[in-house]
Order: sequence, then C-alpha cells, then structure tokens
Amino acid sequence: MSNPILELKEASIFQGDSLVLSNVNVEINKGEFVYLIGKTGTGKSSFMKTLYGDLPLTKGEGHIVDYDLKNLKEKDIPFLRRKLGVVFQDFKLLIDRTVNDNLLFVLKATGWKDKTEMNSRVEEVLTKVDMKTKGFKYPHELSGGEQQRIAIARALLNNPELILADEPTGNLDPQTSIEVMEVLQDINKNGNTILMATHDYALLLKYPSKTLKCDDSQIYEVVQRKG
Ligand SMILES: Nc1ncnc2c1ncn2[C@@H]1O[C@H](COP(=O)(O)OP(=O)(O)OP(=O)(O)O)[C@@H](O)[C@H]1O
Repeated sequence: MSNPILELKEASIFQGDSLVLSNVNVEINKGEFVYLIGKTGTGKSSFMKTLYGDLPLTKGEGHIVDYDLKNLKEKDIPFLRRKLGVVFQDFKLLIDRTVNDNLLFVLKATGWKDKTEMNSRVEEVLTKVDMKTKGFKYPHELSGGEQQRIAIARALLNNPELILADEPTGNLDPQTSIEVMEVLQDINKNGNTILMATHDYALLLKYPSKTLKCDDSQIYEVVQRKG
C-alpha cells in the first residue's frame, strides 16, 4: 500500500497573480528519492516554496506530512517546517558563528532545552554527513561542499519526514556535487524521503531515480528508458 508523504491533486501554483504550474498531480511516498527537473523559470522553486509554506496553495488540494496546504495557517508554518528539512543552493548558514553554534541555534529555536541532548544531537548529525571534526569551524573556513554538508546536517536535526533540497549542488563543482549527492543517497538509504530540484543531468544519470519534470506549466513524471 502506498504511504504518501506528499500528495497534490489538481493543484495550481501561483507567483502573485501569475500562474506558474497548473493541474499538478504529484505523489511522493515514504522512502522515495525524487528528482524535480526542468528548465530555468519553469517553476521548480515555486513548487518547492509551496511545499514549505512560502507560497500559499490557493487552488487544488495538497497534503504534506499531515498538513493540509490549502488550509495552512501562518501559525502552522514553523511546525510544518520542523517536519521538513529544507536545503538551499546557497547553504544559508549563519556566518557569524561556528558550525556547532549554527546547529545549536536551530535546536534552541525548535524547542530543545537539554544541553547534553542538544550536543549529542549535533554530534549525531555531523557524523551522518562525515563532518564530526569540523564543528568548531566558521562557515568561511569550509569549502562549498563542506558548507552544503553542514546545511544537510542542519536539515536532519529534527528527524524530518521529508527533505526538500532546492538545487543543493547548484554552486558546487562536479566532483563536490557527487560527494554531496553521496551524502543525500546515504541519508535516503537510511530511510529519509528526499525531493531534490536540480539542473544537473549528470547526477540523474549516475544516480537514476523517480523524476518529475516541470515543463509548459505542468509537472510530468519522466519515464526513464533502460540501457
Ligand atoms: N518572487 C516572485 N515574484 C513574481 N514572480 C516570480 C517570483 N519568483 C519567481 N517568479 C516567476 O515564476 C516563474 C517560475 O520561477 P521559479 O523560480 O519557480 O522557476 P525555477 O524553475 O525554480 O527556475 P530556476 O531553475 O532558475 O531556479 C518564473 O516565470 C519567475 O519569473
């Protein structure tokens, strides 16, 4: 039986008054790794933003990790985001504090209180992205790939039911992109569900998986040919 973590039915995605995507029917099940591809400006980021509550869903139906996107209230958004891990192209780390403090900041902001538990959670997520020894560093002391691994660790802090990664390798060279992708693959193998928007077709070929494509104001599932 399918177990959707995300389900959109006949949804339309708008930026202000302009329609970006229409008749969107998408289902993502627990444990899947799904790519979202499409030319620049076709609506990948707008789609992602709708999923994490940055754009309202005004037409159609949408459910994500037990939240009804159509009836999402402003006060629900922080709680929705706690169930999602969001990773961006430009990492969005706080530059004035160390890696550990970046991660502790998120734990504090999401209600964690016990210092020992917080420190051990930070160590756990840093271990998952192979950055356990870099907690004392400032973001500017890390390479782009390392910064992105920290951003992935941050996304993992609250055991998200779904990770939304919007062009996570967009600022990285090909080799570093593969390293970051390996981290995402490992996390997926350990049970996390991931939706990743990307332009990087080399990654799709190397790590084939279910693929959705934005084109002509629609989202289609791409059927991959074997061989
Ligand atoms: N803040 C905004 N206000 C108004 N229109 C916007 C806004 N952001 C994006 N758009 C428009 O929405 C459409 C979809 O843009 P979006 O950023 O979702 O595409 P994308 O596929 O993510 O592109 P890219 O790959 O370049 O990031 C474009 O026509 C864009 O101009």
